[in-house]
Amino acid sequence: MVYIEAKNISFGYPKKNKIIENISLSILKNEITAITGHNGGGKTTLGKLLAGIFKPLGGDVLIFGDNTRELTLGQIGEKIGYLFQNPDRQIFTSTVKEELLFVNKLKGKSMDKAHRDMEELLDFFDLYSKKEEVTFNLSYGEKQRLALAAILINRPEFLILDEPTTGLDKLRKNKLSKYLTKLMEKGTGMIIISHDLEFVKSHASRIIEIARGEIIDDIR
Ligand SMILES: Nc1ncnc2c1ncn2[C@@H]1O[C@H](COP(=O)(O)OP(=O)(O)OP(=O)(O)O)[C@@H](O)[C@H]1O
Repeated sequence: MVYIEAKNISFGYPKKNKIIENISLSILKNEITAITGHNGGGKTTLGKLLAGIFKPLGGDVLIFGDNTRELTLGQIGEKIGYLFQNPDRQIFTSTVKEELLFVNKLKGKSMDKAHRDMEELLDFFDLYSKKEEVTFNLSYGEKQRLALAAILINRPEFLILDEPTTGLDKLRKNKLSKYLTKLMEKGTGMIIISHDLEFVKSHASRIIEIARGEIIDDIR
């Protein structure tokens, strides 16, 4: 099933040349797609376009048939969870517990439901012992797990993870692998943006390489 479709998209930041040039791409939900390539090649920019966070200057991106130009960020967040390169950018509250409660609170869900979701995610990501911890004091790996857990409150069908292994040692990478595998088994679709070829190869069945804003390789 095609989940994200890019049709001839191009993009550039203000006062810069084109960063993405005429890319067309169909991303399936039932396989893990990796986007790799050298620094500055346009991976993150492409990821944000595919997630609907950026709108293309030319062409269209469809998320499960809906054009991202017509979707609000709130509507996109219900479908796609995006893990930014730096987890600090997406942790909003002061404690682990609050971080996992606030989305449901914002959405007007009952406290009972909010607590059930929180408990499930604390358990899934081995964060139970950190429940009352101040987010500022978490390790990088814990912050990343918390950011991922908070994204999952919306129960997105698809995840885009930008450099999820940066700053993780071997043990933490293995842990992250374990959580991603569990999510894959639950049917969550995924794009992993990463230079970490070893990690990518152990998860992805399709590897797309980007250089200077173009696809230079796409292998299964
Ligand atoms: N907000 C921005 N404003 C202006 N230029 C930007 C912005 N973000 C990225 N760029 C430029 O766009 C190009 C592509 O950047 P992008 O982050 O998409 O590449 P990348 O392949 O993800 O790189 P990395 O592996 O270093 O994260 C780079 O030349 C970068 O300097």
